[in-house]
Amino acid sequence: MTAITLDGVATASAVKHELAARIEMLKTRGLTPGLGTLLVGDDPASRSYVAGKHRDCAEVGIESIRVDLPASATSADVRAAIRDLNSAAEVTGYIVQLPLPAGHDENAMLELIDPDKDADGLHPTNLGRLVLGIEGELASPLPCTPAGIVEMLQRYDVPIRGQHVTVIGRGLTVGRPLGLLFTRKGLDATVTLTHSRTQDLAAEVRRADIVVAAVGVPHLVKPEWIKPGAAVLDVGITRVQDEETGKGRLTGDVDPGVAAVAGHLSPNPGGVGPMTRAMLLANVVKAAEHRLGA
Ligand SMILES: Nc1nc(=O)c2c([nH]1)NC[C@@H]1CN(c3ccc(C(=O)N[C@@H](CCC(=O)O)C(=O)O)cc3)C=[N+]21
Repeated sequence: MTAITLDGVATASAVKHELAARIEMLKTRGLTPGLGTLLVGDDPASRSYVAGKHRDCAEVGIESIRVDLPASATSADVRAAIRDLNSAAEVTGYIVQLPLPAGHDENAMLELIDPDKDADGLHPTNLGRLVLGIEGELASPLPCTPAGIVEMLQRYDVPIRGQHVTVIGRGLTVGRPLGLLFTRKGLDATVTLTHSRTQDLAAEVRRADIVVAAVGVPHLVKPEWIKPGAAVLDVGITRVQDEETGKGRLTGDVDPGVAAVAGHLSPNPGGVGPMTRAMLLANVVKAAEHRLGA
């Protein structure tokens, strides 16, 4: 047996295709959605992620507005840039690229984002709405990686209701909000949220119908840990040096041997990453529709 690949590139492409039609509709109604990005410093990975977001915007017809500050920017500079993005009319949603360079208080900066323009769903008001389980008119933008994971499972008809999900990692952008999302009414999964102090990680993974690995430890998740047929989503990514070629390459949290045991497996790269970016676009479109009272 070999796992069905959860193809993030193809699935994100389908999502983007659907969004493009909604963006056309918004434009005919007089509103062009615009995504802003705020990048501080010159971390190469962050630069490349931000560049990807601008490419995605161009692909679907969203305007994009790029604000880059040097590594020497002070917290006052970052606050000023956030205030400008809050008031810029052409920016209907934006993100502050994380991590910020050392010395900046990330939570304090996230809190300054106008919750109605929070394309990442990481403002405390929006995280609070996720906890409250508010839907419909006041629904919050969902954090992009958790939303992308659920969207991908649904599009592949992987059952979620009543299933046991083990999430590895409790970070702000993936693990913690994902636990909240999966246990919401309507999704109704049972979640075990594990982290670096979890005593017997293998045992927690073994009981899972769905495993999400988001820690950034290369090949942490072993084939022996996986219940046969489980869906495994590989989210964490680490840049490692290839021993033979000396070149840098990307390695996920899941051991390749897992493909022989799992029912579904998202590759990394090519899995959840592209879905994360598609969900960012979806948040921008939803916020613009909301603004027009759609
Ligand atoms: N405010 C904020 N929001 C974020 O959503 C956010 C962030 N900060 N900081 C960093 C993480 C990371 N992240 C990724 C998104 C897409 C890929 C992605 O598309 N990756 C490609 C590979 C890209 C490559 O080659 O590097 C793939 O998985 O196939 C990766 C990583 C969003 N993040």
